Amino acid sequence: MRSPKDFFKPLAVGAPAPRHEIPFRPSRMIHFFPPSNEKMRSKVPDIVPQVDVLLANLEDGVPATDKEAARAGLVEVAQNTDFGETQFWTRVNSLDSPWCLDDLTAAVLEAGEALDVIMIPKVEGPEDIHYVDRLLAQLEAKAGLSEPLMIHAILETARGVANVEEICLASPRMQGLSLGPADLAANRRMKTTRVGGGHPDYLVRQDPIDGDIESDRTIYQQDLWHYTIARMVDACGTAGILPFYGPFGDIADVVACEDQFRNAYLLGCVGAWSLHPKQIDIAKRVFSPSPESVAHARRVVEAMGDGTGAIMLDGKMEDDASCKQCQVVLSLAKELADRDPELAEAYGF
Ligand SMILES: CC(=O)SCCNC(=O)CCNC(=O)[C@H](O)C(C)(C)COP(=O)(O)OP(=O)(O)OC[C@H]1O[C@@H](n2cnc3c(N)ncnc32)[C@H](O)[C@@H]1OP(=O)(O)O
Ligand SMILES: CC(=O)C(=O)O
Ligand SMILES: [Mg+2]
Repeated sequence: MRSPKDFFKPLAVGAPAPRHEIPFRPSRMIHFFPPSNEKMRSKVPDIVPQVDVLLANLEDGVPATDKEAARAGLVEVAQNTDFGETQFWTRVNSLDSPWCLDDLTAAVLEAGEALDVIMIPKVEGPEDIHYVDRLLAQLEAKAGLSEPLMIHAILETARGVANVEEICLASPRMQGLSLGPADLAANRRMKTTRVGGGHPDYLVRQDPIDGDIESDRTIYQQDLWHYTIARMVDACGTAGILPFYGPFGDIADVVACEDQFRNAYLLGCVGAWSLHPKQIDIAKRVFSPSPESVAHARRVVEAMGDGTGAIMLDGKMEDDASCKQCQVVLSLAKELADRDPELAEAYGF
């Protein structure tokens, strides 16, 4: 383990100094597109203003035969797009794949000026982050970058979940984590056969009515991902980095997608992935506090004065702790409103 004194030193001569804080930028949706697909690439200028994060995906979802084309597409988009306030990320192939080294090299040397974050899939432990950390420093020095690239890891193996705290604390480059429900399900040998969301057979059933097990008992579908998301949120909070829900594969089921995203929002996630244009507005809506919750938070904070003590408001006890929750909602609302005039108006800022 590195000495805490060395933690913020660059890992290569000439590399930029690591950041001490993750800069706040709206990140309500990470919008995936396959940069090997010319039609999708041509849509980039239209999509950029609609999303908080645009991600050029090189990994799963891109056929093996298109890996080089995807890498070239990433570079083309990086070099020819005006991203404005929108972040630009890429997901490289996994560290054990034949493509990862070339992906990272091209990403930093040819797209590094435009990129904010590099997403690393199938991270198993801090050793994976240490490898990427040093390699990025060497490449940044070679490219002459003035800002360090950040790392976002996907939590999608059982070992990764077991090591989640160490992964989050492995480098000052760590920006956040996403839940990878599809690979995680496969790695854990779950029997779900879908990309995220619930499963009708994962349930609890009401007790027998009048002792009759054949009676018409209500069933309650349970959340397969609660444990992992909650653990990921705590690990990210400990390290001062950002948790995200990942993909929701049932594109047609916009209702269940919204439910899944909202559960993640309420548990502490800052955003989710959008795989299809239909999911962009869902994420924007869910991960922006509602005007009602902002109005309520403002009332509580104003009524609480210096934020200490206990008061009654509308029949409910409010105190230091509920005030802090309201401050979380208010500060997110303010940060989003600073960048979105429609939200600013809806919130009355
Ligand atoms: C488990 C994981 O790792 S998840 C991450 C990996 N998977 C991905 O990244 C998938 C990303 N999404 C996609 O590739 C596509 O959305 C698909 C393949 C799922 C569906 O694509 P299509 O069959 O074209 O969907 P559909 O016909 O509904 O698309 C409607 C329009 O939206 C466009 N579109 C679809 N997805 C996207 C996208 N992600 N970004 C931009 N535009 C898109 C289509 O090109 C189409 O445009 P058109 O009306 O001009 O023809
Ligand atoms: C997100 C992702 O990569 C997965 O679910 O496998
Ligand atoms: Mg995956």
